[in-house]
Amino acid sequence: MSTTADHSAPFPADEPNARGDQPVNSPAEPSENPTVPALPNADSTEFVNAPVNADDAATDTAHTRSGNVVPIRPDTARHPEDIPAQDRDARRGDVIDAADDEPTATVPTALVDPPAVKTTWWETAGDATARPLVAKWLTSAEEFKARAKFMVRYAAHTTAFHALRVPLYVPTAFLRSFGALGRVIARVHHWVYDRESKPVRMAARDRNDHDAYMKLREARAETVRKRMAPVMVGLVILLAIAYLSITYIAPFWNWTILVSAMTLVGWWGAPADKPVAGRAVDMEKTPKLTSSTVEDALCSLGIGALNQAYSKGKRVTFPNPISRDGEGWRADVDLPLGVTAGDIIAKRSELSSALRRQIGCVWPEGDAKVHEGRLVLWVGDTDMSKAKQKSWPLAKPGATVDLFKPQPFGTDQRGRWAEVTLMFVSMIIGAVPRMGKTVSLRELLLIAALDPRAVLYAFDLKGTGDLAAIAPCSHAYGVGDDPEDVERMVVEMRELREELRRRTKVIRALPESVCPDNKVTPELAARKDLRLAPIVVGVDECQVWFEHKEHGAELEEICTDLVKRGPALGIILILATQRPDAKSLPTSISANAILRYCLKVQGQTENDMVLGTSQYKNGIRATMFARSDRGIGYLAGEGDDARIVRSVYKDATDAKKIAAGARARREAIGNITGYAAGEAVDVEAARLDPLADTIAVFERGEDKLWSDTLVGRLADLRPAQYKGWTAQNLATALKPYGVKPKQVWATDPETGKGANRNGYHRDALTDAKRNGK
Ligand SMILES: Nc1ncnc2c1ncn2[C@@H]1O[C@H](COP(=O)(O)OP(=O)(O)OP(=O)(O)O)[C@@H](O)[C@H]1O
Repeated sequence: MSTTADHSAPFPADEPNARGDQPVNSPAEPSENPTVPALPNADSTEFVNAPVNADDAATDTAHTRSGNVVPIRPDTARHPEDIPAQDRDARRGDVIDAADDEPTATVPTALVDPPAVKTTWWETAGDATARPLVAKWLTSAEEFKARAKFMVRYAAHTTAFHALRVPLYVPTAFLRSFGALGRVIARVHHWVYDRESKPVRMAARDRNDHDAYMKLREARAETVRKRMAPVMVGLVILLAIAYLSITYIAPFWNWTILVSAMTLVGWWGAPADKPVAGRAVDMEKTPKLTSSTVEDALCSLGIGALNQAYSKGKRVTFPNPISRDGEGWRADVDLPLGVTAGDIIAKRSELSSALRRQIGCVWPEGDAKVHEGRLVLWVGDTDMSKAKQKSWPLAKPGATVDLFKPQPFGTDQRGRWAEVTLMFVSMIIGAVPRMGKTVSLRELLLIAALDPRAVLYAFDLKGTGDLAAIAPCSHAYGVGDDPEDVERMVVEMRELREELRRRTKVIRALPESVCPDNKVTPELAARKDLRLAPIVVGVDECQVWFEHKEHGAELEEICTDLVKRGPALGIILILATQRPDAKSLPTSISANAILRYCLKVQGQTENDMVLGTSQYKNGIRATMFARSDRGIGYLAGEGDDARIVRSVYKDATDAKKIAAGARARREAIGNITGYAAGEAVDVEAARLDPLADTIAVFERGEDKLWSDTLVGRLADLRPAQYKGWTAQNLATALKPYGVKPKQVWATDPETGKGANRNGYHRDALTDAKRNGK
């Protein structure tokens, strides 16, 4: 078969066809060439089963129409009808006459779409997700308790409110009963005398329609007769009751009954807009979230791909019904093709405006586990940052913590507790300034302080004393970024590294039956002889450390070691920074952190730096938080998915109270050490380098010296530090470097006699220095 391109028909190249495809002949239109047969149906297996040819790309030919070159890409078409007619013919091996009469190659092409296979009911049902049998709040003890508590509080308040007003309600209702009674009598009167039909009768009279008028009168007289009977019976019964009451019941009870009856009439008969009892609670019901509200809101965001899809009739779909979820509504939305959840998340404030809710109520999230276009929109009844948070269980007097178990850290949008397990993790907290990093870090240190075994290191490099509340429980506490402050912290961190090394040896030495996983267990932490209690190190504004000219590299090295090896050995490092970039938070540290808490950040880089690689792409975007979302961030690393969590805000006063309780419990078990016990860090001693100094006092040509000679020379070198040192002091000072005194032959300068005494070989000392022991 062959088809000839139409040279005569004017067909501008840039005019799209109905589907917006390139301007080509509509496949539905019959070709002008009578030899062209009707096109096969889109579902035809003739296309589907066409042979695959490696030269398919050759069909991507440009055909000239009216002087314009029209690019055609049949190889990218998804459906047969998307392919221009001439290409379909080409696929079947037909020759297309090019506009310039050049011969066109016959190029058979295969379609890529598989044949449409109808899924069976069974397959569809097999893929279905079962909806919960019972409502979520019935299966969650926490939610059930919250609802039950609310109901009890509501009932108690309502009862008290109305009980207080009873003395007002009774006379009001009684007085209003006369009006109510009058209204009842008027209604009965209207009913009995058929007032309803009066306009019709009057109209018949005005029209002088005698027949109709007379018929209507008769009908009305009949109705009145019928209706009068029960009323009369009722009246007689009422009179009989009144008579019997007056005759047989004491006047007091008669009056009581009458007043009560009148009060009830007044109560029930009060106009709807003016009830006797006022409202006990004012409930502002937030409007329901409906599919049309969501659709309208999404379409108003100005997202090109979304609006384009709508203009083509492709809309968002809702895979699950919009339902109540906690204190808000949840809508699962499948966005049109090409639109990602991230596009919506980036426009959270516009979305909140479109939904007519406060920004703190609107929480769009992605669900990358389904696909990039799945949006989970949760719209709360109240602003998360302003909603009253449940009281923190750990703030209760007497609360204790086991760091091996999950502890409440914050609440999610639905008001449920989000927990963190601090044992075996290291953590980073990042955000722009004033978003709640320090408050969160202080909370985590409070949690650690409430475990009486835990040893705390709290370093506040901002220098404002935000962590002062923790100091009474801290083994090490540092505040400020002055050189001497940082130097003291370095000494303490070196000490910690030594502790890390000691712990590795302890764990290594333990038999498999006691320590099968080569990590600290609750049983091992409880053993005093092993000294493996959890150590929690909190550093606020850690960038000050890592950017420090003198000590930055060393601190980075220690922290990297702690982040990598610390968790298994019971050392937990928590770093908070307001500048999460590679310089402020080295990648060797950030990449190895397990728990991550990211409050508002400015961009994708900071987001992924704190939350982990690709999180921004996966729709976990802390960039969406508003400035007002203080203390609200994404918590990742606890559980499978990152969650939006609002930390617990305890101001300095509350934090001090909690820490005082924690200290009392520490005192009870005798775990007050270091700073908390009033011990000072000996920075001067730490500054000493006895190895270097010992090497320095060897004179040219001397390769071995007695210890006594060495301590004498050391005292001359630094009297403040070495005066009074004995050979034993020197041996102790050099022991950590792995150098031990040996018998060396030397001559006494005073007597000139040679002898073998304890001393050191220069080579042994320089070797130890070189090996950095
Ligand atoms: N969980 C929270 N709930 C409510 N408000 C909070 C919460 N956390 C922090 N805030 C508010 O945010 C303020 C700033 O908190 P914080 O000092 O922790 O911020 P920061 O990020 O550490 O600031 P900086 O970068 O200056 O150190 C607090 O004073 C408090 O008012």
